[in-house]
Amino acid sequence: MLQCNDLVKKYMNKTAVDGISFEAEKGKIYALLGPNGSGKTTLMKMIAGLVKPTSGTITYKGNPIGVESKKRVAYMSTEPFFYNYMSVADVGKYYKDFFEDFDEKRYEELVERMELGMRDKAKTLSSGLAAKLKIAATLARKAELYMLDEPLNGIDIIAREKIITAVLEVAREDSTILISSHLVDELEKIIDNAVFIKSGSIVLNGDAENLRASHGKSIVELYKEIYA
Ligand SMILES: Nc1ncnc2c1ncn2[C@@H]1O[C@H](COP(=O)(O)OP(=O)(O)OP(=O)(O)O)[C@@H](O)[C@H]1O
Repeated sequence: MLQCNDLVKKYMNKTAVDGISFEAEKGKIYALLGPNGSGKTTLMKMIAGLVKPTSGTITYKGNPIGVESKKRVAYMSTEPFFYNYMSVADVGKYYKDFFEDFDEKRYEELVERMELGMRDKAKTLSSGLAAKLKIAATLARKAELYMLDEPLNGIDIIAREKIITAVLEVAREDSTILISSHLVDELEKIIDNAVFIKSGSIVLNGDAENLRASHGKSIVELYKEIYA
């Protein structure tokens, strides 16, 4: 479904992504794991078509990423992407205008589940609630590929469970999900594949179950070993 070949991204003299090749299959959940600055966000932004690779190729369903793939890929960045004056309802309208695959009904359900109010103003939301709003808007799209950059950051444990449940529901619809996070223990339960990134390169990548069996360690233990 998604294929990245020898991707490189250089910013001036900094190499953020250094030769990443990676494939994602339909219906699976992938964790992009790595410490701060390892290149996870840059990789996602290149797949989303927001950052141009210095070299290498990305294909989505056999075609280079572009207008068509952008319609099918829902990317949630770490940066806030709503205007302060917007209410939660306005965010839904804004998304509906932008994305053909935005499902209003699903947005309403997610908003309720995330304990947000349609009339709440974006600027009055706590950072945790604002993070939940981003999740609701992103998952309300009926996309084929979701890329969630640090969706659990700054969110309390109860809300994290809610987000994880919502992600699993989306995954059940045969969507592909890429999640970057430092909160490996939270992700361990739900991921199919783990991709460990270090200094812009993949150092370990595989089916989570196979990795656990072949290394005799949990994904959390592998994370500690790789990045210690
Ligand atoms: N626009 C930019 N200009 C210059 N350097 C950048 C830019 N964006 C990212 N970098 C650098 O590229 C490297 C990879 O950054 P990136 O944000 O992709 O990492 P990350 O794994 O997502 O980190 P984090 O977990 O902190 O979000 C870092 O050293 C970062 O400083």
